[in-house]
Amino acid sequence: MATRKAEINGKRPFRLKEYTFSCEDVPRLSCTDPEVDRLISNEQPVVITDTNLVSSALHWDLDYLGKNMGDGMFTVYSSHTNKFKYFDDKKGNNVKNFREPMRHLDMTFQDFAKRLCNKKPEDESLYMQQTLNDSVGRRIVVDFLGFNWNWITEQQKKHNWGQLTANLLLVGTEENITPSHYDEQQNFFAQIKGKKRFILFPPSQFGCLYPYPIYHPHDRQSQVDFDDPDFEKFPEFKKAAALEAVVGPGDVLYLPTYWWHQVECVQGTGLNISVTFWYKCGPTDKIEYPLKPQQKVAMMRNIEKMINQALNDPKEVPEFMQNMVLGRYT
Ligand SMILES: O=C(O)C(=O)C[C@H](CCCc1ccccc1)C(=O)O
Ligand SMILES: [Zn+2]
Repeated sequence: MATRKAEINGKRPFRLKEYTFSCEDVPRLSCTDPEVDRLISNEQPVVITDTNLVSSALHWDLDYLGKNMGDGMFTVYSSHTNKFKYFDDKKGNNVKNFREPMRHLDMTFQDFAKRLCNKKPEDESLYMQQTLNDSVGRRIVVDFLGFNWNWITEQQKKHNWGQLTANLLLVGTEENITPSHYDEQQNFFAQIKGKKRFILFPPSQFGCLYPYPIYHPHDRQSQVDFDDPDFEKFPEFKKAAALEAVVGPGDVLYLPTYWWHQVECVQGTGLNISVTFWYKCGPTDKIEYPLKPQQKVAMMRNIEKMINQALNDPKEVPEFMQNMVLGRYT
């Protein structure tokens, strides 16, 4: 596998996987730079430094979390590969012989920490992905309250976002990869330990990334395997051009809604801990033309949902969609 040396501010070099598409860097700016507001207003990704958003958690490690996360059960995914391809199990029976690409386990944080420490190279990879809730111990609550809520709430208001919906705690090991997908919320992604590389594509490249059908368990995920792209089946993927961001402890990536992203725990940077801050999008007060790519993706999703409801049978959807476009719009 081809890799290339990379580094942040001249720090210890680490290796990044190389892909078939080009990668330009996402801007990396201090939160005091007015350019940050402009980029967020324009729904462009930016790595923001010096926010102190999660400074109160930069001491988190496996031992501290093991001692303070309480004895609640947490969601952990286990995968035979290093890829953790999200699936919506409520849609599992829409697709015949769908096989779940990873197992959903529930365990205490102590169990998770023990498995990570005793993990041998041939063992399955593990990835904890758990919404922070009130089951955690007191010290974690104190750290959580210590997040820079002033700064992030100011952003939420300034950009007219909706409510905070979730803080997802992500704890994984290097090489864990979340394959390319998009979410429908605004996201301030805070890195606490280790480094993560984001490969981003704007919503305007929807046509290059071939998401699964909306009724598929992998809705919102790209069908293209970045490690071995099938250019016969997905010819437009040749035109995909990515942005790239590597975030380390204390960095915050603004990840705009509908932007495609693949997330890789960077090899050689050890245990990886992140916290997401997902916000509902703001209301669209009045429609302006030309429509934004995000709005077109939202429109396509609404039309797909309507067709699925009206046909009331996933097996009828492909023919219906083809009858609509083949030889008429193609
Ligand atoms: O913050 C984001 O949006 C990411 O994709 C971060 C990603 C894990 C996300 C897991 C997930 C994927 C799809 C739906 C709900 C949850 C990582 O860091 O590996
Ligand atoms: Zn995501």
